Amino acid sequence: MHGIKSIAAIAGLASLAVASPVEKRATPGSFQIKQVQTGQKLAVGAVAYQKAYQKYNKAVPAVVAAAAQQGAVTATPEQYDSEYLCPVTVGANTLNLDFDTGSADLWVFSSLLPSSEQAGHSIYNVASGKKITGDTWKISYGDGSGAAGTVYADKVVIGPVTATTQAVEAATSISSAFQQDTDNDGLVGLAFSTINTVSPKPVTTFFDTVKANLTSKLFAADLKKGAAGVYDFGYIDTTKYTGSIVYTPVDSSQGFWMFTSTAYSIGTTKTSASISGIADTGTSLLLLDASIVTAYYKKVTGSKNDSTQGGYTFPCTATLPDFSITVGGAVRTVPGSYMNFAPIDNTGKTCFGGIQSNAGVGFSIFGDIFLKSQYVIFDQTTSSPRLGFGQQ
Ligand SMILES: CNCc1ccc(Oc2cccnc2)o1
Repeated sequence: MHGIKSIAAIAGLASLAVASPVEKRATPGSFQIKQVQTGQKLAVGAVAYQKAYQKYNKAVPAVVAAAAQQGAVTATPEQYDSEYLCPVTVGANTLNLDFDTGSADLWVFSSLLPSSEQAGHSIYNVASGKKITGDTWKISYGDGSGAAGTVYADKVVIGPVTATTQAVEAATSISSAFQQDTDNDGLVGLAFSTINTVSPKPVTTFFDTVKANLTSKLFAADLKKGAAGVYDFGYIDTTKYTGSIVYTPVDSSQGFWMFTSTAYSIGTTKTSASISGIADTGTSLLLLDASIVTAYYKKVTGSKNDSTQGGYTFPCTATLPDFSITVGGAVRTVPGSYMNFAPIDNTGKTCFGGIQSNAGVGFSIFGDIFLKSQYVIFDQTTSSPRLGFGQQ
């Protein structure tokens, strides 16, 4: 768990590690999930049918298991919602991994690391995998953290969704930030496989590996403020949002879930502006153009852009305005109460803002501060990817 250290360091920026666009390669070997007819009702029935077998500890018939390829996995926040960790079975081990829609590598702490760097973590024992000779990987994230290693083919299970042969990137070296972050045993990249860092050829993300066998080719993030949420794979849980889902096209040319909003509101004051940004579950904060950030904190008494803290701070008792964007013609709102990210020290007097500048990034980053206010659907059901936002 994080102690109070530089909050800005915890908050992190989106992964800026991009590979040159290359043709996608199938993951090594094949996996045994059979194609099923799409159709929500079939899956709901199959899931109920599967549960009946599981209740009496009987083997689930393959066709039932395949039809049930959908389901939820719990996402538990670290302190201050700095990241969200989900249990994932990799080979014979279960690890707590950070699902990151801002990068495309599934990498894990492994038995190849020096034992001192394994301390405090669940690790993947590569003995269960098949080494992919010649493949290596190396990734660095916007917050300066990073990792590198080699690649194995092994089984990966997330909720009830199984990839029997997934490329698992086993770490042989990790940065100090990851060594210290003992809740985090690695990442599941859920951006587009074009930015996977495996060399000489990128491998597919977990989602790309399994999507053809999901009831619907999508996953959804239901992250929460200060509470465990879920990632749904293969279906939309219509109980997770109010009103309707609004969809917007995604430009995946940089490998991210990038979209454009046409206006923003601070409190009830609306301003037309074209904001291009990425939906990034691996970034804690909401990073926007400096002009918007300055305008936001003008409405916060006692706020200041404090270079010693790395960004805008304010009294922890401050009242914070709501922040909304207009996307797909609909307004989606982050309540002001979500905008207090964390105290800067143990006195709890001064707090670090959830909205900060995107200076140096080149686009905006709709990280957890924004995403936890929505049910977010990462949709590849058609050849044009899209994002869906349901207000919570
Ligand atoms: C807190 N630094 C270690 C760490 C945990 C998760 C990640 O990965 C990141 C960081 C920033 C943006 N996207 C993914 O780094």
